[in-house]
Amino acid sequence: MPELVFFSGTMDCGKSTLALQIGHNRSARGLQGIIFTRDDRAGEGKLSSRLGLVTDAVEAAPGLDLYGYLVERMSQGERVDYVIVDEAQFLAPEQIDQLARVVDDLDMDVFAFGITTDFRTKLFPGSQRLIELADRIETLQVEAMCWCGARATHNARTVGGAMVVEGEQVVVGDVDRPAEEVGYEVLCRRHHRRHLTSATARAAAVSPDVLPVTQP
Ligand SMILES: Nc1ncnc2c1ncn2[C@@H]1O[C@H](COP(=O)(O)OP(=O)(O)O)[C@@H](O)[C@H]1O
Ligand SMILES: Cc1cn([C@H]2C[C@H](O)[C@@H](COP(=O)(O)O)O2)c(=O)[nH]c1=O
Repeated sequence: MPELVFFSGTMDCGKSTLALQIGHNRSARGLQGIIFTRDDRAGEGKLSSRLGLVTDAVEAAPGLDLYGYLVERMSQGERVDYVIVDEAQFLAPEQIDQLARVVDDLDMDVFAFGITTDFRTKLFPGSQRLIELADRIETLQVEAMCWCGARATHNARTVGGAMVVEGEQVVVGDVDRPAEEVGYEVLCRRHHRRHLTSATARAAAVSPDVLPVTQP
């Protein structure tokens, strides 16, 4: 039975890499897929992994009917066996409904990849709809790690290395950005709750306030 599968995890846990691997393995067996993405860091119509691989994709722009798009391509004689969607958190809920219809009415697997929650720990609307509709939700096996060594479960947005909790839900960006830029860092829940990034933890460790008092 074809399935709608949601592969989820924090930023930087290997989702795009897995998306590329699934596409590669299927095309090596003669299957033909369509890859959708939205707002990839590498630019419009690209699916990129931090391991350096990048492939062309269809930009799932707001308002694009994904079901209609596939039907159109198939009615032009193209064979489509499966669908991959990266950065699925950015899709509108209606577009996720269209993906479910692709599985049910066009009988093909849809593999969606994305982060579940934003920098304020709130679900992205696209991810919420995927959790509601997916046949299966898979958590990625390569765990990203918090600076403390615990498993990272949350995404923090940083400015100058410090965690921020105000701002637009969508700001395309990356981990390991220079300190002065808006960036992201994955944290365990404990340190996300305390707004303690690696930079602020380091600063606190060398702050005179927390240095042991030396006897004169
Ligand atoms: N230089 C490197 N050597 C080995 N693995 C790397 C390197 N750089 C990144 N990675 C791996 O790639 C992962 C990020 O992959 P990516 O598919 O871009 O993540 P996501 O799409 O989940 O944000 C990292 O968690 C790490 O496991
Ligand atoms: C937490 C969070 C992330 N984003 C953006 C930042 C990146 O462009 C993508 C995630 O990509 P990845 O391949 O999973 O690293 O999402 C955002 O816009 N808002 C957020 O709150």
